Amino acid sequence: MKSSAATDNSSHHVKCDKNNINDDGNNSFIELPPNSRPLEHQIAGHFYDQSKTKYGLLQHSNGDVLKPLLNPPRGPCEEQFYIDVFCQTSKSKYNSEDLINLRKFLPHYLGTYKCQKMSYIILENIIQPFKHPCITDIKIGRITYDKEANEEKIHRMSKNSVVAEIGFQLSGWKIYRSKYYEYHDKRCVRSLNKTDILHGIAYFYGAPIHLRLDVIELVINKLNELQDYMKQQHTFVLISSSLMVVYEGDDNDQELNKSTFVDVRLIDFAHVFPQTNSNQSDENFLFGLANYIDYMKQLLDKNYVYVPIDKFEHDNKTDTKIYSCYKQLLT
Ligand SMILES: Nc1ncnc2c1ncn2[C@@H]1O[C@H](COP(=O)(O)OP(=O)(O)OP(=O)(O)O)[C@@H](O)[C@H]1O
Ligand SMILES: O=P(O)(O)O[C@@H]1[C@H](O)[C@H](O)[C@@H](OP(=O)(O)O)[C@H](OP(=O)(O)O)[C@H]1O
Repeated sequence: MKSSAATDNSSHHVKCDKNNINDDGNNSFIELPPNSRPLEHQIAGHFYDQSKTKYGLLQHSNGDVLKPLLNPPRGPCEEQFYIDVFCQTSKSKYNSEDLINLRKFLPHYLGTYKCQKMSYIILENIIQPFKHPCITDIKIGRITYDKEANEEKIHRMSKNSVVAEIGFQLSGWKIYRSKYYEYHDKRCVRSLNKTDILHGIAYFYGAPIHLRLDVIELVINKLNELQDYMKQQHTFVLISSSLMVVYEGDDNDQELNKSTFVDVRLIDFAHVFPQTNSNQSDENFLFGLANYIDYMKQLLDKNYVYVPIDKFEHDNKTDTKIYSCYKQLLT
């Protein structure tokens, strides 16, 4: 296991004590653990000091991601799934070969870290190897609530008819554009209709300036591998998990090795459940994944023409954070 927050002097590596999970939703400032700061280039999810609980993803000074273990059953479910995949305990309810084969699609789990009242899972930071990462988060599945969700949540999570039709939702992206980073959050990208989603995806892959067909091809290859894996595993279902796609935004960099300038991983395992029918794959996930791949393939078609999206052309406020869209100038 590589060096991590769990092994330096300012922290201690302990198994999560579920009684210590803090999700009291108060408004007080949450102290950061030593040598940590809010996660750089975070796209979606709980943001430090902004989410309801005030907890959010962090990064240790060595780069590792610290993800707070929020309210049970979600936090413990995610921690247990990472332990099942990376630590191979005999107690896992899932097929061990399937778990081992899943490893290459996930950020590495580096341990659990407890600081004050909070526990964090420590994860490999998948954007760390990139100089100018372009990052997107795509939540996969038509159904993104689990069997424990109440009526209100089911209603809220079923409102988006586009998701029901295509089985995935864009949760935002950050794009490197030489002099600045452009950020569009979920409020912005989820307002796209079914046609605009195609051009939205093109926008993430560099349109209108330079549609990165090389990147698109590599991402499709990686997604095909994930699809093959998910078709043959029949032990678990992933609800509300996301794909994180990262590519190097500076394509003038001669040192870049083609095979390492793209990364695709699965993240967010707060809702993983055993597959009830042992002969079935995770159809909810596979449907969304197949559609995202199809959208990407349309971009490779020589007849594809990018149609500008007004929202992206006009909505970008310069250097203003906590906005649907902003440009962050690089100095
Ligand atoms: N291993 C990682 N390396 C780098 N960035 C990461 C990693 N894991 C998560 N992120 C960033 O953090 C964001 C949120 O991650 P994640 O979905 O796990 O959080 P969450 O708070 O559980 O989200 P949600 O509220 O949707 O359940 C991602 O969109 C991504 O930008
Ligand atoms: O992506 P979105 O649209 O922001 O939707 C949220 C996302 O699915 C979170 O994973 C979920 O938290 P949990 O994983 O903790 O269920 C949250 O549920 P919540 O509103 O009940 O917190 C949803 O609102």
